[in-house]
Order: sequence, then C-alpha cells, then structure tokens
Amino acid sequence: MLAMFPPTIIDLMDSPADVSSMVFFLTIVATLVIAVVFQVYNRLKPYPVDKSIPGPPRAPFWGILNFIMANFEDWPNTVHQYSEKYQRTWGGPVPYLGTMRGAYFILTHEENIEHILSKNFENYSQGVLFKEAFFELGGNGLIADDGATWLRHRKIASRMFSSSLLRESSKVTLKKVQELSAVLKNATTTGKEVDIQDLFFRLTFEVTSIVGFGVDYGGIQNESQHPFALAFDEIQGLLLSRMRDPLFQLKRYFNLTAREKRIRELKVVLDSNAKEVIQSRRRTAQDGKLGPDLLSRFIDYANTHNDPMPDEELRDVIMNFLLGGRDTTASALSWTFYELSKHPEVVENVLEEANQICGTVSSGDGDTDGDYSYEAIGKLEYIHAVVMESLRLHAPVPNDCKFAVNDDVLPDGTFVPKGAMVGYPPYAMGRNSRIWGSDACEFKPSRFLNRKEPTPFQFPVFNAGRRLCLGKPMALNTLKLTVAYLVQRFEFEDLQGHNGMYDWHFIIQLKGGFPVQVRLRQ
Ligand code: HEM
Repeated sequence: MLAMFPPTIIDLMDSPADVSSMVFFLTIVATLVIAVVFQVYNRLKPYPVDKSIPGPPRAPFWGILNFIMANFEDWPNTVHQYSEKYQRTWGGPVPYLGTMRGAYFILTHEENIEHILSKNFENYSQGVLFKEAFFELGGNGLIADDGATWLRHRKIASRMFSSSLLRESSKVTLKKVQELSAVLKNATTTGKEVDIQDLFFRLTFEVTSIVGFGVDYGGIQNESQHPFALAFDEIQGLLLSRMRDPLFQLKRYFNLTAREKRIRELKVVLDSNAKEVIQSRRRTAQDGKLGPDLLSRFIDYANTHNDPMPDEELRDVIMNFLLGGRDTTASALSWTFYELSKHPEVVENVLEEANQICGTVSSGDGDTDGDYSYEAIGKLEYIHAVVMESLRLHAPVPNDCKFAVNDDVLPDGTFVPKGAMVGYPPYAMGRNSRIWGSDACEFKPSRFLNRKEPTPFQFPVFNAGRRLCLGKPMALNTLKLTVAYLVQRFEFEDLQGHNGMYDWHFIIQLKGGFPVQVRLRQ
C-alpha cells in the first residue's frame, strides 16, 4: 500500500545518517524562521491599551487598524462622530506599521491638548515619519523638525514674522487679489465657469512666494504655471502618497519605483530654482539692497548676527514657508466661499461691513477703489467672524498628531505608552457639541461676535502652545482681505450644488474643485 504514495524526501535518502542530517537541517531552518517571525511580530505588535479606553472593536494583532483603513477616506468625519459619541479620549492599539506606532489615542479635551502641546511639550515629538516622507521638500525645516534645529529656526523665524512682514504681505495679497479679480471679470464676460478653488491655490502660491522669497511667478493670469510651481505641486502629491506606503523608506533608498525616480527628478528642479533665488538674494545683500521678503530677512539676520546659514538651510526655510502657508490658506478660502454660497444672508452682512470700512466700489470698473490697507482689514469684525466660523467647521489641517517620547499620563488619567501616536483633531473639535453647543455643525458667524475667542487648545486650527502656527496673523489678513475685496465685486453661483464632500490628505479640499459661475455685483 505504501508504495502507492509518491516517495517522500526521506524515502529518497540512502541511509539513516542522511535522514538525521536532513532532520537536523530542517530543524535549524524551522528554528530560524520561527525566530525571524517572532522578531518581526515583536517589532510590529501593538502596545497594550487599557480596556477602559473606549473605541472601535479591537482585532487580535491589528487592533483598530482595520477600522482606520476602512474609514480612511472620511477620517475627519469619522473622528468627529466617534469623538461626539465618547466625549473623552478614545482610540486603541494598532500594529507598529507604516504611520502607526503601536497605539493611537484621539484627544478632544482642551486640558489634554494643552498637556501635550504646552505643559509637557518636551515629551511629544513631531515623529520621524512625516519628516522622512517629506524630506525632499521640507528638509530639516521648521515644520517637520524637532529639538535644537527646530528651536533655532523657530527663534529666528518668530522675529521675522513681525508687523512689518504682515504689512508687506497685506500689500502683496491686495496686488494678487486684483490679478485674480481680473480673471474673474473676464469670466463674467465670457460666461465661462471657473474653478475658484484652483484660483485660490494659485493666489496663495503667488502670495507665499513673493512674501517668502521675493519671486513673482505670475501664475494667476497665465494658463500655464511656472516649472517651479508645477514641480512643487507634483512632488507634494508624490510625497503624500508615501505616507500610505509602509515600504517607502526601502523604495526610496534603492530608488525602486517610478514614484521615487520622479521625486528625485522634481527635487532637482526645486533645488536648482531655490539655489538661483538664494544666490540672487545673497548678491542683493552684498549691495546693501535687501528686500522685505522672509528669505532676505534670514540672510540679513545671518550677516548681522554672524550666524552663517548655508544655502541648504535657506532652501529649507523657503520650502517650509510654502508648505505651511500655501495649501492651508487656499483651503480656508475655498471653504469660506463655499459657506458664503450657501448663506446669502451672511453675504449681505459681509457686503455691508466691507462697504462701511473699505468704502463702496463702483460696479464693473472699481479695481482700485476701496481701502484694503492692513489697518482697514484689521477693523473687519464681522468678516473676521465669518472666516473663523469657516475655519471652525472646515479646519484646513483636520487631524494633527504628536508621538510620545516617554510613557506619560494625560490629565484625564489615560496612560500613553512611549512611542504612541496622540492625535488631536481640529476638525472634530470644531464640530464638538460639548465645546460649541447643540448647533455646533451649523454655520453661524455670530457665535464669534462679541465673545472671547476660544483658546488655541479648544480651537487648535492653527495648532497651539509652543508650535502655534507662525503664519496665523498673515493667514487671517489674507482671508479677510480676499473675502472683502471679492464679495464687493462679484456674485458667485455654485451651479453644481456642491454638497461639501471633501478630499483630504493633510489638508481638506472641496472634492472635485469648486466650479462657480461669476457675475459682477450690481
Ligand atoms: C488658514 C491658514 C493656516 C492654517 C490653518 C495653518 C495651520 C497650521 C498648523 C495646524 C500648524 C502645526 C503643524 C504641526 O506642527 O503639526 C502650523 C504650523 C506652521 N505654520 Fe501654519 N497654518 C496656516 C497658514 C500659515 C501661513 C500663511 C504660514 C506662513 C506663511 C504658516 C506657517 C507655519 C509655520 C512656519 C509653522 C510651523 C511652526 C512650528 O512648528 O514651530 N502657516 N500651521
């Protein structure tokens, strides 16, 4: 009977000695495999998270990762719904894989957020992952860095974001909004639909480039964009896609995929443009004619404080400025105009305040009418409330996080193990009924009128504590100026009835853009 079965490897051995050496060999292989699997498991296995922490059901090994992946496309809203349900720190274990770091906690109480962003700031880092994924763009710049390098840049940059830079940015914004207005005016005569979201991304690219390093790429009126702007957009998309790829470090190291090859090509374009700009600013510095842009201010600081800054460091300054200021402000503008398109009564109030403070504008030909000086924009209280309300409901950075350097206990008693990811969601906090009341999801600018502004820990749209966004005053000025100027001149009709769906990566944008029909305001 036995002969009917195919011979096994042992049947093929000539002697018992062969058999025992084969068994020995297989035992070694099996032991090695088990040791490797055990090592890998030990490295990837989730941290234990106390059962008292609420959250979605936990699967063995994967913890709540399946839940995160299943809801990833709609993560800001999912976080909002679960935060509303639990009204306390929630989360669970996740494998140590990709962006995940063993455990993920989501904080929605201001005391906990103040703890991680201010009181126990030293214990929470930006984490290596974002820095690594964005290295070709952000380098060792302010946004992704931690520790001594961050502190040095932060100290210098804080001096630079002065009221004189703000005034300069206000002038630049006005010039660029006038160019955008010309494009819209043209659309009123051709009757063509325009994607206002795309125009806002162009606008903020232009403003940040001029204020950041004194270059006007002229990309609002031109159909085609400058190679630097195109490369910046493309590389940003590719670097973002690394965040969902647990093997990106390996692929980058060996330059394995089309994405990694393209990133290298784009980095060359960006770096050579940045180098040109930096060298030109250095030459201007030698002639004693430095401009008002941020890059010139850094060069001046380095020269006057005898604190040399190599080109690479200045390159990172430029890129981080663009990274921090461009998409965030464009997102905020797009959502503000989205909310205005749904709330004509708010548009009436905006118009009334803008006419009162900036002066009325002659219909059709009022490009240079009105006072949009920094001082005038500072007086727009209602428009400020509109912009804040839009930021509350549509936080441009909907989810943010830090990583615990050592074990810690949050003020609400949650134990946070070393390495765990601690998320704080500006989007969900902006819609939280505990903070904002039962009408939290409604757009009501009046809630920002005649009341104390919420603390940054309650409203972490611009982050909070030691890493509060340096561009907040500049962003608010740009938003208010653009709203006042455009609402006074144009009516926007959302022909497709956008339903507020978003695309989100780090930033939320209106899904599919925001195509509108533009008419001159009568
Ligand atoms: C509506 C517009 C904006 C929003 C919502 C926003 C939001 C934020 C957030 C959430 C962070 C913290 C990121 C983190 O550490 O996890 C941040 C940091 C930063 N932002 Fe903004 N930002 C805006 C506009 C700007 C502008 C216009 C600039 C400059 C031109 C800017 C420059 C920066 C810089 C340099 C940092 C890093 C600060 C640090 O880590 O010390 N931001 N911003």
